[in-house]
Amino acid sequence: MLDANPTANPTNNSTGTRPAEAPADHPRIRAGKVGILLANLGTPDNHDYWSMRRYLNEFLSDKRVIDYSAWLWQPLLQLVILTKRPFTSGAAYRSIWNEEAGESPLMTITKDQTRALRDSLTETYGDAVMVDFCMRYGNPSTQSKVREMVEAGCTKILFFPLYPQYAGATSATANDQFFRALMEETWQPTARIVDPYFDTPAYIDALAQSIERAYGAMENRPDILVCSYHGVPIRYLMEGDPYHCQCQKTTRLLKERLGWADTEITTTFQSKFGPEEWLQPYTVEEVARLAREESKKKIAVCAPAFSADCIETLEEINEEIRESFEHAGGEDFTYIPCLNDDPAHIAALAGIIRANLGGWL
Ligand SMILES: C=CC1=C(C)c2cc3[nH]c(cc4nc(cc5[nH]c(cc1n2)c(C)c5CCC(=O)O)C(CCC(=O)O)=C4C)c(C)c3C=C
Ligand SMILES: [Fe+2]
Ligand SMILES: [Fe+2]
Repeated sequence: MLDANPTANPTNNSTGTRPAEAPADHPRIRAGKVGILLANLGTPDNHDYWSMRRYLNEFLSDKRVIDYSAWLWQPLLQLVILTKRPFTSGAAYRSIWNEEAGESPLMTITKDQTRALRDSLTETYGDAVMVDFCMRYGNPSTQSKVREMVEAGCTKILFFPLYPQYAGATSATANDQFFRALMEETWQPTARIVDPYFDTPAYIDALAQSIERAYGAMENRPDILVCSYHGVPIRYLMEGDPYHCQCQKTTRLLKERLGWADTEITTTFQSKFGPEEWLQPYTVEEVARLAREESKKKIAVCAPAFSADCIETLEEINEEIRESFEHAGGEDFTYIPCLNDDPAHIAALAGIIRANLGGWL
């Protein structure tokens, strides 16, 4: 009989036990730890052509992101898009790269968030929990991190995609990859997935506090706050993806929490890719339209769909979209950073994790 009680056995170690009466080569019985695996989108290992091409190829070959038939899409992707975009996107990454750490800001911030959550959760649960992160595309891969957790004795894994709003192109594909990783495991850990959290009061509160802080530091109050969300094709909404509704609701909850009028805040969508119509209004056009209005010369922009600053916020919003606003006659543009490792954000995420661990610890 196998002895699954790790504390009752002299051969106990941090990753598991071996029954006292079992032969020396008997597989270890796992320690019964709980793994908490944070997941974000992923980022290139470097900004050179081949690193960019590898990353974009994996990302843009994902059917959850671009759902065209592979027969039509792959020749276009391989022969046209992946010959040009690695150069343009590589240059954009170079402009925001964390040279000191040799990695992209998304990677640095995800590591910071993981450290802060590990500190918070091990304070409560000790070494009964293991906290780490993985990426959907590139490194560290979801599969490698699931493997590490299982090896370290995790019999349960809570998987947490760090996207406040659900989208097939983000949350669902992260979950798909997690389930693919579980398929590889002989002794599969029990798994839970954290829900989207756009309407969790602590998340809305953390967002509101970051905006109040930014507004408090400005000499003149902005005329309007633009909440710019990453876009998706409008067709995805028509096919049932709730992302658009969850973005609209995020802005509404934020407005209510701030106690603002409808005219002080608006929702837009950025990062359009390809010829299809995407969710609108497009941020880049909307900020130019606002700049042409006499009463909207001063704006602030925040990005509530991103749990961490990345190329889409630091380069696209703070460089391209700022330029569009200023070029159209706008006078004052403030980018309000993502929540990153802000203590209120970490406390909100830790609260969500604790609620999802119910009955496990
Ligand atoms: C082509 C289709 C794309 C869809 C649909 C899409 C949805 C989507 N993406 C995010 C979050 C992020 N996207 C990031 C980068 C990025 N996104 C696309 C394309 C689509 N995204 C591309 C091609 C890229 C790479 C950069 C570029 O070449 O423009 C990132 C940043 C990664 C980083 O390293 O900094 C994030 C985060 C969301 C939330 C979303 C839909 C809800
Ligand atoms: Fe994207
Ligand atoms: Fe972009």
